[in-house]
Formats: sequence, structure tokens, C-alpha cells
Amino acid sequence: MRTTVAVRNISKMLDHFSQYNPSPLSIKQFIDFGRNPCERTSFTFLRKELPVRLANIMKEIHLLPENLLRTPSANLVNQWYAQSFKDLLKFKDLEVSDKILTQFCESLIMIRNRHSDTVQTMAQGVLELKENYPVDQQTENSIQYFLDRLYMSRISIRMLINQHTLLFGTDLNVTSNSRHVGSIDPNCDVVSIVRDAYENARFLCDQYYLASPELQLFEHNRNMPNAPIQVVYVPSHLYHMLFELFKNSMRAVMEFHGDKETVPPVVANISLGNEDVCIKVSDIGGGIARSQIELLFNYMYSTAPQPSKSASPTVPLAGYGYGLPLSRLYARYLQGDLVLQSCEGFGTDAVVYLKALSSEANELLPVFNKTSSRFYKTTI
Ligand SMILES: O=C(O)CCCOc1c(F)cc(-c2c(C(=O)NCc3ccc(C(=O)O)cc3)noc2-c2cc(Cl)c(O)cc2O)cc1F
Repeated sequence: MRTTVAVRNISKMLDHFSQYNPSPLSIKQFIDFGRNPCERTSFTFLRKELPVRLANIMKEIHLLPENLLRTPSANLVNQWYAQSFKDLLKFKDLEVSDKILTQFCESLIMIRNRHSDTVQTMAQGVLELKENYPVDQQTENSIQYFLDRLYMSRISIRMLINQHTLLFGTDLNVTSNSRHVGSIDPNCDVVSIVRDAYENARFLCDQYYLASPELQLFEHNRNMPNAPIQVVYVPSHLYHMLFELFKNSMRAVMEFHGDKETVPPVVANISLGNEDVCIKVSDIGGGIARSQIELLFNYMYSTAPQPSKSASPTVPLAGYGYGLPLSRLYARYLQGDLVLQSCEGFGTDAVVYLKALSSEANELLPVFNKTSSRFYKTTI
């Protein structure tokens, strides 16, 4: 008896919160708030906004093709979302107190940890689907549409949680005097992130191929030619994108030129204009046919059985294949993009576009509504 009442109450709450559209914040709003942060204000905003964002994506999870939703892994992810939604509902109408604020922070950390393996677990779910059911084009389209929205929603929820826990949490290793505002660097030096990503990708490349391409880096600061190119951004997001692109370029170059004495360098061109910051990573790794490019962003295509860690001690440059679609979501999350331009038989340019102005870098959030639900209905 108790469970049915509880289940009915949750689904009522789900309908209630999914009626609200998520409220996108800009990097400028994150920074301005973080410079003079008020925990009670953040708590009051998040105890509504987080259930709204969770409810919006949970309504879509429930619209997934039955064959996927019924897989053990997709079902597990669904349970994580339901539990986190319940955890947050406990704070819905509570009187704010220091004790409640501390409990809220602890709940956010628990929620973040609960969902840390969502991407791998969903990839496992897609694998379980592929191994047990025929997957027609329509199901594949709805899975592609859904996973892009699930991961974009997840990026945004983790951003809100990270800002609150970094600004108000008791975690001591967050040096309070660091000029970062939560996970945001107001003066993110693009060249240093590019060099970091290159060096770490190069390390893996050296391990796997016993050699690696050099880096040639050029800066083009349109309005202040000799000033370093800086942007208000989340360094870990930028690093994730660039690390992925350098790995792919190095893999293509080493596969294409690996038998030669020397391999051609990877070239990074960084530019700052009035609207855009661009990081172009160029290689002459043989390129890939235009018809294959879309597949690189396809979750179904790039979900292959995991190289078991024990079997191959050297870490391959390839992951579970979601690196590129996730990197594009990180770029798009704050109104940027990640674009591939490959010339088969020659090489590939990959461009990361970021908004130069923090006031234009608004969160891009999936909204559950008739349009999105219609997409699932017509594509199942
Ligand atoms: O698993 C992961 O996470 C990494 C997933 C990703 O793994 C890949 C990878 F790193 C690099 C390439 C690749 C090739 C290639 O491979 N060319 C030779 C060939 C062309 C066609 C075919 C074919 O049609 O079969 C086979 C080889 N050419 O350009 C790129 C290339 C791709 C991207 Cl996204 C980039 O940022 C830079 C690049 O140079 C393809 C990948 F797929």
C-alpha cells in the first residue's frame, strides 16, 4: 500500500516539475553570482531548478523505446534519476537553516557520485539492446536524439551542482584564494589548455605508437595582437574537447604515416575575434570520407564492446567511442560548437568554437514538451 502511494506521489511530482521549462544561466551570471555568493539564494534556486531539469529528462527517459528502457543498464540509470529526484524533493518546502544547507550540499555530492558512470552505463545499455534486439533506423534515430539530450542535461546538472558545492561546500582542497569562480576560470588561457591537452594525448600516443607528432601552435588575436587569448570558460570542458581532438589527430597521423622516419606535425591555430574564440586542430592524417563523418558522432555506431582493461595494458587512443559526440555537446552547451572538416586522402581540420563574450555564453538546455515527445512517438 505504502509503495503505491509513494509511487503515485513521485509521478505527480514528476508531472508538476516537468511542466516548468529549465532556466538557462549564462557564464556571466555564474561569474557575477559567484563573485558575491549567497548560499541561501543558491539553495532556493537549486531546490527548484534541479528537480525541474531532472523531471524534464526523466519524462524523456520514460518515452524511450521499450527494448532499451528494459535493458538492465538503462533501467539502472532510470533508477538513479528517480532516486536523485526523490532526494531533492525532501528539500521542497523546508525552512532554510544552516543544518538544511549542509544537508543539501551533502545530497548534491551524493547525487553527483550516484550518476558518475551514467555515460558508460548507457553505452552498456545500447550494447545490451544491440545484442538482444534488431535495431531499426527509427529506433537508432530516437536513441541518437535522446542520448544527445540526456548528456546535455547531465552536463548542465553537474555544472549547477559543481558551482554550489565548490562555492559553499566544505571541501578544503578548493583553494579559496584561487581566482577560479567554482569550476569557471574568468581568465582561462586557451594556449595553456591546448598545450596540456596536447601533452597528455602525446603521452598516450608515445605509449601506443612509440612516437608522436610534434605540435605547431599559432595565435591570432584580432584586436590585441600580442595579448594572450583568454576566455571566461570552464577549463575542464575545454580540456575534454581538445584532448579528444588531439587523440584523434595523432591516431590518424600515426596510422597514415607510422611507417615513416618522421611524421607530420599537428597544427593548432587559436584565434580571438569579436564574437568567437576558435581553436582549429589540423592534421594531415589521411582524412576520412565525408560520408563517414556523421558516424563519428553516432552513439550506436561507436558503441563497441569494451576493450577489457586487463587484456590490453597499453591504454588505446580509442575510448568507448563517445568522446567526440560528448565533446560536441560540451562545446554546444555554452552556445559554441565543434565542427569537422575532413579531406579524404589528405587530412582533417577540427574546429572548436566558443563564445568570446560571457554574456552570450548561455546554457543550451533540452526542454521536454510536445515537440520532443512527438519526436519519440514518430520515430519508435
Ligand atoms: O574510439 C574512439 O573514441 C575514437 C573514435 C575516433 O577514431 C578515429 C580517429 F581517432 C581518427 C580518425 C580519422 C581518420 C582516419 O581514420 N582515416 C583513415 C581511415 C579512413 C576511412 C576508414 C574507413 O572508411 O573505414 C578507415 C580509416 N582520418 O581523419 C581522422 C580524424 C578524425 C577526427 Cl574526429 C579528428 O578530430 C581528426 C582526424 O584526423 C577516424 C576515427 F574514427
